Amino acid sequence: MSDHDHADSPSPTADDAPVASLLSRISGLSTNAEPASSSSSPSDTPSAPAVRPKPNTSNPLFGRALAGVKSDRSSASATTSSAATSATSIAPTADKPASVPEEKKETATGQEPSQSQPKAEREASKEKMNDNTGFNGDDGWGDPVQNGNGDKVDDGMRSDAGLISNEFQVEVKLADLQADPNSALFSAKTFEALNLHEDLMRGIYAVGFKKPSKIQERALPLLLSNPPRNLIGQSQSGTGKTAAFTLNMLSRVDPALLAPQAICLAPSRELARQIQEVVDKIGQFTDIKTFLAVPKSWSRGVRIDKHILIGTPGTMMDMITRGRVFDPKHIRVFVLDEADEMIALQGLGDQTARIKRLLPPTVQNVLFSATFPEEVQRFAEHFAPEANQLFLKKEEVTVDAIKQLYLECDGEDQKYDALSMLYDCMSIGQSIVFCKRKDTADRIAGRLIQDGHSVASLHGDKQSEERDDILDGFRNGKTKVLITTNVVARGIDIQQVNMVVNYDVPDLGPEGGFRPDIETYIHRIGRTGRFGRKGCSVIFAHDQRSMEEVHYIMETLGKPMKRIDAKSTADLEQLEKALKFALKGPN
Ligand SMILES: Nc1ncnc2c1ncn2[C@@H]1O[C@H](COP(=O)(O)OP(=O)(O)OP(=O)(O)O)[C@@H](O)[C@H]1O
Repeated sequence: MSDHDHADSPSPTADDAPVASLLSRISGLSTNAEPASSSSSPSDTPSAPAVRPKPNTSNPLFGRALAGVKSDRSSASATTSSAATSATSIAPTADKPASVPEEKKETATGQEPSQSQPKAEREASKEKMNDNTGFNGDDGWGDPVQNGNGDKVDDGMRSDAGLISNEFQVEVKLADLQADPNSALFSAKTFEALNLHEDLMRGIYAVGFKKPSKIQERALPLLLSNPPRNLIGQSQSGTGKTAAFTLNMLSRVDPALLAPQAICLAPSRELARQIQEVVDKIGQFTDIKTFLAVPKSWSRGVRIDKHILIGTPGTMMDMITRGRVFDPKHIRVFVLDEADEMIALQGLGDQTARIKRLLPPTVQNVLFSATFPEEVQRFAEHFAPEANQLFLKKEEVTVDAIKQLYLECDGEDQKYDALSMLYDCMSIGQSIVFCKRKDTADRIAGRLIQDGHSVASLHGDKQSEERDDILDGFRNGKTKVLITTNVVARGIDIQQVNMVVNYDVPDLGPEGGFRPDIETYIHRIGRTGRFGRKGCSVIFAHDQRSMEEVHYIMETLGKPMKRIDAKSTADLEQLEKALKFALKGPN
């Protein structure tokens, strides 16, 4: 693990040897770079690698160049692991999807016949949106940016960027996006067409969802059909994967049976808490109860009879094996959120595999993430055999609404000065600053506070209750800027976050030769730009090595980043102007 300070830090055991060896084969394989020099060190400011990592752009990192559902399996092969679960064992709520909409054959591009608004109407609605702001269209960027190859390209920052300054505009923008077949939020269907139980429909209306997103529309019929089939689903950050697997768990649980029937694992305490909240909200009109399985949440001898358990793998394992506080024999659904991390990392992957072996063989395995490096995909197929698969094409992985910038500064000290200068921008809305190390997070948070700024720091060395309070304070807007490590890099959904700062370039740690960690970068920047909202990300480059790493990220993702020179007042002013445009509008 590079800097993953998870709530649980499980360790491999002898009976997991085959899994461990598989895992060690795939660890650190998320980039196809050449091995870095062995002289790399895990310091805060590592020295430049002797061999610069070379991206292999011909080899897709995030999935086969194959979007859409693999629905071409024979019906014989469909009678696999999960098929043995009889239809009658599924709760009444799960019987509802009996007439799920027929699986659609999808094209290689994953596009479907458009039922979108006519173009003219869409243009008109965009125009209306801009009219609302009275903005003249100057977003602060006058010039094109360079991509990783040094080519000049349009950064898209001066375009028809929809401004999101109030709920009405969000609604307008969302309606527009959900009608656009190229958007990850596109939907040709309605929740009503998915034949969900009426109690769940009430939950969906209560949380304010009007139409399913693309991943929900595609995954839900596959997840809900009987006999249950495994599913591996990839879609961009902030596109509604949580609701997809939540609706499946809630549909498959029998409220009358007072025993755990679904398990959902996540890599951090923070994400597990958030998922529980979503399940509770969507399931509020059902009799289904949830339990949060994180350290100290359970006691030996106190049986757990809640229907859905959401937690981190170490605790879940302890609850089953050491505490014996529930019997896993009734588990029907096993969900892994951030699945690539849950199965690929030595510690978490090991624990996850051990838990899986304790579950009935008929369990439906559901794996979701925004990233699935190719090697992890292969392991995912082993983990969830005969699964329906939804993968993104490489160029679809990042969210276009997140404008990516890099800020060039001179050395470590200037990084802090630049961050301090950015504070006004960061507090326009809310921001998350990601550091590599916990002590860096504490140090810069301390300095910013001393300099009169209001920030909080969060990482895995803090006590659980303190972690909860800090994130709650940030979630409800009490704190505007959160300085943190990778502990909240994945999954955390706070819609008001409109800026992410990568104070340090994420790296793969010693196992990965300290090469840039592309997946973590994608997840970090994905904390902004949630479900159609606009966002900005800034990554700091302060020396030759970090500069090369930033270019490597650009090349690998095929997405340009706008360069900002920390020494140039004009650049910083432009940055502020652009952020205000993108984040708030001109006022
Ligand atoms: N159908 C919908 N209509 C409107 N909003 C939705 C819908 N589905 C999900 N959302 C909202 O979108 C936001 C992002 O959803 P979610 O957290 O599930 O994203 P995700 O795909 O899991 O992202 P990540 O990869 O970062 O974990 C949430 O605030 C959620 O409430």
